[in-house]
Amino acid sequence: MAAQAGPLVDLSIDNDGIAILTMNRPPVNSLNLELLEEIGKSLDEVAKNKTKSMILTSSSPSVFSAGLDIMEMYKPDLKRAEIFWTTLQDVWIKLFGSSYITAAAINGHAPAGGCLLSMSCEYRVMVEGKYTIGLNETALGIVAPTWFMDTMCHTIPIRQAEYALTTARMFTVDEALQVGLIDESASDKADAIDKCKKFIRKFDKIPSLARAVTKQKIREGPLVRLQKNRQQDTAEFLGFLKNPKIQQSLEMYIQSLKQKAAK
Ligand SMILES: CCCCC/C=C\C/C=C\C/C=C/C(=O)SCCNC(=O)CCNC(=O)[C@H](O)C(C)(C)COP(=O)(O)OP(=O)(O)OC[C@H]1O[C@@H](n2cnc3c(N)ncnc32)[C@H](O)[C@@H]1OP(=O)(O)O
Repeated sequence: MAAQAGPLVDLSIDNDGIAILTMNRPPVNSLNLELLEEIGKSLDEVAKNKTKSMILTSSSPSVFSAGLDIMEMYKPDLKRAEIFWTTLQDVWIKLFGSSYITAAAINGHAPAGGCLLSMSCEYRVMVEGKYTIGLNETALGIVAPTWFMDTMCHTIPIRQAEYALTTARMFTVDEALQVGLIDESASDKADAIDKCKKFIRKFDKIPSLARAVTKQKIREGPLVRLQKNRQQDTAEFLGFLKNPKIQQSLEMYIQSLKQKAAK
């Protein structure tokens, strides 16, 4: 992978007071420990500055996020893997449980952890093209953690979520729109951001405390479930990394990605 040029995230506030958080880890915004730490810090900053809303997007022209960095899971240093996992849990708790308004401008592919980040927002607009979105963990021989599944069940009907999770379904933009995995499609990134802003403006006349408490109450179940089971969730992740069969599946998957990239 190429050396990182520039900061891993960019956080800016536009003229309307909306925070734009842009992931910037070329080539595919795979979520390694350092990127997750930077996303977490940015979410803290948005919360601390009492910014009314945030749009999550990517600097890549074709990938929102490729999900978790597989190299964090392949033959890992277990201490780092533990910090990696708890940082991912923190990011999800901060984003899914945020009081401010959140929207994702999905300007490219969003598999697995990329799909999770977008589903943790309240509204999703995806750029039209040959991009796909979904939780594909079972195709890698791994099981999406319960809170990934909970987030999907919070987004699309449970029957559709079960079918998508068990079959590792990657949805095209049209399919995602039909099932409600995304709310709107857009012609390009600027259009996606405009549509996210239009969603955010719907709350101009809604008292912000009532909105925030309602959001947090409706999201309470999945949040409490992870908060109560954090240690067990981390232990399961570490146990999974120690399993030779899983390591073998990951090795094969990395090879297939590298072969595809070399073509
Ligand atoms: C019962 C209890 C069980 C408990 C289990 C506990 C936990 C489960 C664990 C975790 C859940 C996992 C979640 C995840 O997010 S796993 C990651 C899944 N992601 C993917 O499968 C996506 C893979 N990538 C792609 O499909 C494509 O790259 C893309 C995103 C569609 C983009 O395609 P594009 O053609 O633009 O790029 P390339 O494919 O050429 O890739 C360029 C370059 O990046 C490398 N790369 C791609 N994705 C990743 C990744 N996720 N991690 C690390 N590296 C990645 C790719 O290999 C290329 O590298 P190269 O060096 O060859 O340039």
